[in-house]
Amino acid sequence: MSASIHSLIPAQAGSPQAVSLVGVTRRFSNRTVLDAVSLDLAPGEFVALIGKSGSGKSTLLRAIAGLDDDVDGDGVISVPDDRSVLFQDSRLLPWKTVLQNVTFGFRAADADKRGCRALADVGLAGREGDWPNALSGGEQQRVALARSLVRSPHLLLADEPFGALDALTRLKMHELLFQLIRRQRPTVLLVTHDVDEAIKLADRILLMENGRIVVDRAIALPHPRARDRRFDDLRNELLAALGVFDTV
Ligand SMILES: Nc1ncnc2c1ncn2[C@@H]1O[C@H](COP(=O)(O)OP(=O)(O)OP(=O)(O)O)[C@@H](O)[C@H]1O
Repeated sequence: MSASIHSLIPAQAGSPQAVSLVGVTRRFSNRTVLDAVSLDLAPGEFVALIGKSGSGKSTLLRAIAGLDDDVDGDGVISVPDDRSVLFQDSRLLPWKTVLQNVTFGFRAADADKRGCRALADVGLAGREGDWPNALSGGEQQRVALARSLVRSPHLLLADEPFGALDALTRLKMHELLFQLIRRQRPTVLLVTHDVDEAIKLADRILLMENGRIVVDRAIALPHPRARDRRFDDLRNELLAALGVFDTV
């Protein structure tokens, strides 16, 4: 059976869950990439999804985003209509200015004003009229972040959004993302390879293996999270679950 739109239903108004998945399975040819995943995300929860390469993280995110028409699938996914997706590459339209990229398809009467405010929030005030190719990689990713947040979505899906950035820019982007989502409080699902990034930011960490969620761990550490003993214990626990310490 093909993944059809009826498997993706709007979240019920007033539902205690922002996102709900029941028995979500996805197959490429005959290979099962998501194996009957069931999962609930609470409104405003920041959830990081980690796992080895090929474990199914992006497939899960794409299923929740409603972007997986080309795979076979079953199950029911309930999501808010107003969701934004942030990818590793900024996917800006090169023939539109920075501001036009942020407000593209945004029909609010005050779209330009909100676009300018979103750009100021990501530190790009004054760059509204620039073309994307005049911006650095980090700046382009900040425009993409502004575009994701300008509509104040209830759900932000982010797939390795800072994976292509250098370490310093990446750290700054973590801070920025964290500040902005604290203000807007969307539910966030962040796919990352970086265990430190996950522990630093998330309320909850999911670890995928072979298309299943095998660890679901609440992170109760206070913010801002420093590399203390509790951080390191958790880090070691997750790295062990990822098999990083296994001999090869
Ligand atoms: N379009 C496709 N056609 C066939 N197989 C695919 C396709 N997209 C993904 N897959 C397969 O599905 C499996 C899971 O891929 P997915 O991208 O979800 O993994 P991931 O955990 O996000 O990996 P990574 O961390 O490397 O991005 C992989 O084995 C991949 O080869």
